[in-house]
Amino acid sequence: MSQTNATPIGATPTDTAQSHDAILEVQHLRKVYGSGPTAVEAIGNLDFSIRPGELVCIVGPSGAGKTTFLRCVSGLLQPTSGAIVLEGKTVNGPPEGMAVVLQEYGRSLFPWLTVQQNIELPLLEKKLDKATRQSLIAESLEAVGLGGSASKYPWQLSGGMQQRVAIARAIAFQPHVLVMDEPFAAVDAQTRAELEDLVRTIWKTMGVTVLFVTHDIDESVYLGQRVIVLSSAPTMVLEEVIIDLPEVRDQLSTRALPEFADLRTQVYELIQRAKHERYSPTPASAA
Ligand SMILES: Nc1ncnc2c1ncn2[C@@H]1O[C@H](COP(=O)(O)OP(=O)(O)OP(=O)(O)O)[C@@H](O)[C@H]1O
Repeated sequence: MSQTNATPIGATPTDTAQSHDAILEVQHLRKVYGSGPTAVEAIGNLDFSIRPGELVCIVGPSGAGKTTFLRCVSGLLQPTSGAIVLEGKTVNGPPEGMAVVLQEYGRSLFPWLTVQQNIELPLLEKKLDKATRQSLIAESLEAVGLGGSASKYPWQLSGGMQQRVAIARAIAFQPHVLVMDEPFAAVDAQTRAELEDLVRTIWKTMGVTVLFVTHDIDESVYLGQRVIVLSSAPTMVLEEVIIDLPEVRDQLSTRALPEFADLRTQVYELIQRAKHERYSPTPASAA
């Protein structure tokens, strides 16, 4: 186990990113649901940042507050205190420079629209001309390996293909930050491996910043440049692990590396610690 990869937040490259060239800053984020004695403090104090072009994975125990955090990041939920800052602007609603891919592709694609129409929908809001929209749709479908599926309906496609459409829709939007919320939790293992490789390919070819939330420890190590491990709710950053695996990754050879096993063990142990350790957050009623 390589302990040198585990670096408590506050004394890491993240610190530099926060003060210099962060694209996404999570600044002392706190979220309390409700008030009084029944209040639930989901996020205690989240504080980290992401540099442009990074691929960062977030893992944490069940109920850690990942969904709450992503709802704040995507502007769907107002934090109790603290802020999300994207490209220097505080997020107060769905930000222009961000696209989100959710786990439930079945609910995120409109079944009465074709693949092409599903991808086009967010582009209409951007007021792009038809030729630009058509070329973005064609390029994004090619990028996810669905070049011939533009006129199909989502229900004519497998689950993995539907998730590819959701990814195509996200990248056609040309986001600066791509947020993925457990996007492969509902697909089979083989499809999941293919989609993981697709994410890395898109990340490398498009240069987009990716924030990838997952329950899957192996997935976080395989995909990320660093893995941020969250504590149990009320969430804070427990630790972050730098993934210093070779840039070119392969499902067989990368996962067979001893370094991969070390990193997986390290993240696993952190999550076990997160489940069993108690933190002393601010009382929710003080919100
Ligand atoms: N709308 C809400 N009202 C009150 N409490 C909530 C609400 N949404 C979430 N919570 C609570 O906030 C905490 C964090 O929940 P959240 O769903 O964000 O965690 P999660 O990490 O996404 O969970 P999982 O890994 O199981 O999907 C939990 O204690 C949950 O019960």
